[in-house]
Parts: sequence; C-alpha cells; structure tokens
Amino acid sequence: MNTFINVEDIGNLQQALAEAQEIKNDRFKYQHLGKNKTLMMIFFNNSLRTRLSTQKAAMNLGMNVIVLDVNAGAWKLETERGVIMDGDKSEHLLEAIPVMGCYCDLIGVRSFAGLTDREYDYAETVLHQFIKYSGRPVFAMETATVHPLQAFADLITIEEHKTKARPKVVLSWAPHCRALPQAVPNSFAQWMNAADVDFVVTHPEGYELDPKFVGNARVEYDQMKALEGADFVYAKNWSCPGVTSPADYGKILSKDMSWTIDAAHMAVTDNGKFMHCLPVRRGLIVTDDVIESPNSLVIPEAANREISASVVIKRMLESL
Ligand SMILES: CCC[C@H](NC(=O)CCC(=O)O)C(=O)O
Ligand SMILES: NC(=O)OP(=O)(O)O
Repeated sequence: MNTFINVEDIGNLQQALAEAQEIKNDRFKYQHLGKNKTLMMIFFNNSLRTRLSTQKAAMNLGMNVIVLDVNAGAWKLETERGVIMDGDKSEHLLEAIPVMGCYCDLIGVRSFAGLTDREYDYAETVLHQFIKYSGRPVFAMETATVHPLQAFADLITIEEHKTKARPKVVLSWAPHCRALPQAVPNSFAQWMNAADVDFVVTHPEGYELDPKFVGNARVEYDQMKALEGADFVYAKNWSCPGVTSPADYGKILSKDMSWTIDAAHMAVTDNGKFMHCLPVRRGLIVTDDVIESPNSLVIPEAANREISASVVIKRMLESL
C-alpha cells in the first residue's frame, strides 16, 4: 500500500476487518515491522484523536515518530505555484515536502479543505503534492475531502456492535456554528457504500454530498423518516458541498436545531447506537443525554482509531 485515501486502498473489507480484530487482540504482534523506521505526521490543522491514536499505532508497530505542526514553529508555507513569494510565507511546499521526505519512511498528512475553492479542494491538491514530491508512502489523516482512518474505525465499530447481519446505518446532518469540511461524511458514505449495510443519508436540501462519495445511497430529506428503525445513527455537520448549488460551496445553509439528535430522534430507531467522530459540539449536534447514554459508542469509536491506523501503517510497512 503506497497511498491510503479511499476505501479501495484497503482492499477486501472483510479481510481488513479480520486484520483489525487480529491486531486488536495483540497490538504488539507486528512490532518487528517498524524497527528503525520513522513515521512523520504533518498537521496543518488541529487534532486530538488522529494525533494520539496514529502515534500510538506507529509505536505499537515499533516505529519512531516525528510530529510536525506546520503552523507552530515551521516556516509559513506557500502552496500556490506561480506566485512571487514577497509576503509572509518563507518557504514553498514544493521544497518543504521533499525535505520532509528525507527524514522519514512513511508520511501522514492532515490538511483540511479551505472551503473557498471547490476545484482546489476536491482535487486534493495538497495531499497529491505530498504523494508526488515526498517520495514516500502517504496516508490521509483528514485531508480536503476524505478521512479514511476515521471511516475505517467507524466500520470496525459497527462490525463490533451490530446485532443484525445487515444493520441500518443512517448518516444524519446536524447543525453547527461554523462551516465544517465534507471529509468525514464523504469517507463515511464511501465506506458504508462498500460495506454490507442498509445505508441512508439524511440532510436538508442543498447539502447533497459529492456523487463520488455518496454513490447510489438513499437520500432522505425527512430526518425522522430516515431514522425509523435505524441500528446506528452517525451524526455529523458539514458545510454545503456545492453539488446542487456550486456558488454555495463551503457555506452554512441551515442552522435548523430540529436536526439536533435528541431522545425523540433516538426513540424512532431500533434501539439505535449513537456515533460521532468527535470533537462534537454538545447542544448543537447532539443532546447531553444522548451522547452520555449506554447506546452512545463515541468512546469505543475513538478507541478504534488506534486499530484502523495500525492496519494501515502495517500494510504500508509491509510494502516498503
Ligand atoms: C474529525 C473532525 C474534524 C473537523 N471538525 C472540526 O473542525 C470541528 C471544529 C469545531 O467544532 O470548532 C471536521 O468536521 O472535519
Ligand atoms: N475524529 C478525529 O479525527 O478527531 P481529531 O480531529 O481530534 O483528530
């Protein structure tokens, strides 16, 4: 495995899930793979879970880890080509990337969508510059349009907690005070479409996800109807993906608090489990009682980020 961006990169899902369970049962089983190998994790944006779980996974696999917060101590980086760098940016990404590649064997990148230029974001411009210029295997730690480590952990969690062979999984939009990326719902939809689940997406009109990710999933604009009989409720906010209204890309179209997941929403599910990638804004996305309920999986879901990262890093180390 040289890149980890989309669900296809992990290959057969049942095999990947079996590998995840094997590693979960013995996290240090493959400690020999990473000896004298270095993972470099590069963050253009904040993180708690990704930063901690991916470093833990790399250490479980015997690796050394270097973490770079680009906006805290590194030179401010220019990402555009063809510009005269006479402003506040001292270094170009196209020098910084191959230099970083000199110091490591694997690279993880976090670089959120700018939410102003849809073409730039959906081309995964920054991620592909790392892939092209670093000379190293690269995995996404949430980039402009994807968060595959999260989606893989979400699928592991659903597999662990499902009570039916083919559970109903509902991705529900919820209101937020900021314009957030589409990366998490994009990858969640992509991975659920590839998995053996009854997948439904629900959101207000205008928030249609890019067809590349939502595929042929059923989209239901009536949230309560979508939630009927759900086994898993995956709540997440996202800004306008610019599919039905390109001019609205990255904008907040709704702050309708009737979409906040509360006990009434969960009451129409089939004893549904609540999921969210975290960090979550209580009171906006979900009520305290729901996220604190015995049916909330947000903590085991976050714990599985160590496992999804372990499988991916293991696969990359085996390919070196
Ligand atoms: C894993 C999720 C990362 C990010 N979340 C946020 O940026 C939340 C920021 C906030 O709530 O202020 C997102 O929605 O993509
Ligand atoms: N879910 C997730 O990726 O969390 P962080 O943004 O804290 O890494």
